[in-house]
Amino acid sequence: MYKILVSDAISDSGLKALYDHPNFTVDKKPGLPAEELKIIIQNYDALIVRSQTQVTEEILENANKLQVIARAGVGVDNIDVKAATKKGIIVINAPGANTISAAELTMAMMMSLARSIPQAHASTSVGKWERNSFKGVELYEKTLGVVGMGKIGTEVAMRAKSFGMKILGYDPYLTEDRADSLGLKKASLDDIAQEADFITIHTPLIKETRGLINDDYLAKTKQGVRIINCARGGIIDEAALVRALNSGKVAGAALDVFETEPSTNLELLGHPNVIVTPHLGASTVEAQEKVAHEVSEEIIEIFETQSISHAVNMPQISGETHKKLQPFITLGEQMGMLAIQLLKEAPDNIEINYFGELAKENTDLLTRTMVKGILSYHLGDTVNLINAHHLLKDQGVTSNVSKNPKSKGFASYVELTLYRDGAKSNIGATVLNGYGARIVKMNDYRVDVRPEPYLLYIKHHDIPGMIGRVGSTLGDFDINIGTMQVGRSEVGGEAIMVLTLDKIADKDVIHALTVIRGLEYAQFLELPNGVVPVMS
Ligand SMILES: NC(=O)C1=CN([C@@H]2O[C@H](COP(=O)(O)OP(=O)(O)OC[C@H]3O[C@@H](n4cnc5c(N)ncnc54)[C@H](O)[C@@H]3O)[C@@H](O)[C@H]2O)C=CC1
Ligand SMILES: O=C(O)C(=O)COP(=O)(O)O
Repeated sequence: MYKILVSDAISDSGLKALYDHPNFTVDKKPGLPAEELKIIIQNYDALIVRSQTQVTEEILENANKLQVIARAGVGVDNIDVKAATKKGIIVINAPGANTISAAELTMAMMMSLARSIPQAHASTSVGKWERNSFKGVELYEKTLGVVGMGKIGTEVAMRAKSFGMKILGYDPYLTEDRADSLGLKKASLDDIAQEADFITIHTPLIKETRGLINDDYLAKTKQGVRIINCARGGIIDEAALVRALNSGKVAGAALDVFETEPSTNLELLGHPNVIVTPHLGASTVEAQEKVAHEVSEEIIEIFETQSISHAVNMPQISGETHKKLQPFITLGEQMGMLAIQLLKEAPDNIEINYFGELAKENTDLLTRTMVKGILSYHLGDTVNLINAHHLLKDQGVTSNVSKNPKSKGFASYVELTLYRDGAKSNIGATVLNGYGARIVKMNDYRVDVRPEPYLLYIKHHDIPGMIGRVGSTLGDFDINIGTMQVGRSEVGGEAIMVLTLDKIADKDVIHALTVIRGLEYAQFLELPNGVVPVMS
């Protein structure tokens, strides 16, 4: 008998499959205090949550029986996925099941904002008749900027079009073709700032999107812009938003999500030009039934047949092949992470070439680790080895994998190339017997670099004194160099330098480097799972 704990308010009819199943018992305890959850979690095989339960590393400490955490919804930012993975707990979610509800709430928010409906209701319902206080604006012929053109962003764009709005879409994965077929304009964040009358946010909350809408961005927006956030708190910097509302730069904001929930930021919540809801995007009868039904069915599948379709964190690894691929697995993800950082934008095509011994194996798992490394840059923790291919296709990225059992100088060698509108980046790598993983090619230059956490990539002219000038500039910032590699196309021509550093090189360091004579370009590259150098 498997014991399931439901720790948020989840639809009973959606959970019916679990209630009816002879092998499962379900305990529903919504609103459980963290200290209590931490203790009772040790009795359960699966946990079902919405956004309220914070599944922290501390909570998971005692979760020794727990096999599955099911998020009855999309965002998994309330779950410490890394801690769960570390404990071997599968995290699943229900992507798509609440898309329509979240898109419809966004439309309701946009219309309420345009016509001050909540404020007008509050006034009229206490007997006032303030017709002159609530003059609104039309949506018709206004420009809507949609930041994040995934499932919800796309549904919002489609609905807003039917109101006669002009749509600007921004998403690193939005192509011109897809934008054309949706009847909207592919735009940059800056285009949206300059042209949009309404801006709506539909990205996940990840490193790249935290504080995306901040003082600097709001300074660039149109006077009187209106902003809607039904995605995640923290994407908009709340303090910056209050400042922009007070100055009148932002005419109004409609918020369903907050930096901390429940929010106590009364300056924002009580602002006369702000309308708020308590994270209601997915709170409809239909969405709640669908998310609960999807996760219930999947939990049964996992326990009964070990098959997983929406895991956020579960690598599928098969015995014999896994042994042979094992030394390349972390390296593959690092190659993806480096290639996307070098390309600096989402690819529209990726190419992977395997040579030598590796080419004789089933390399699907390795291909997935590379794709995971690439996509996690924009999609965060939602990408895993299971959903990597699916997400790549979803984002419209084409891929080619080729295999050649002839060796290319190394027993096994793999090369990853990313393309986008004529631009490309590439990484070649191998595992040296006894020495471990090595990056041996970067953007077509031969190098020999250990994939450590902090790397510096420099393009320069092959002139005397360059190494010394780079070294002393880094020294000025108290940055120790681990290793330094130089690769050049021809003597006196274009060259690259790749350094491993003992700490982060921030933008001040990069700026100081780029003023060095003969240095064309410097970029700091980060590999969170890099090989940490042993310090003496
Ligand atoms: N308020 C609520 O109750 C609900 C909120 N949500 C939230 O809405 C958000 C979107 O959900 P879905 O559309 O289902 O996800 P999705 O994964 O289909 O779409 C997210 C999109 O954001 C894009 N993106 C990533 N980084 C970006 C950046 N820096 N700039 C622009 N775009 C970027 C991705 O490429 C992707 O296309 C999530 O944060 C989710 O948690 C979802 C359901 C209900
Ligand atoms: O699915 C999501 O990402 C949501 O934000 C919905 O949250 P909820 O399940 O309503 O707490």
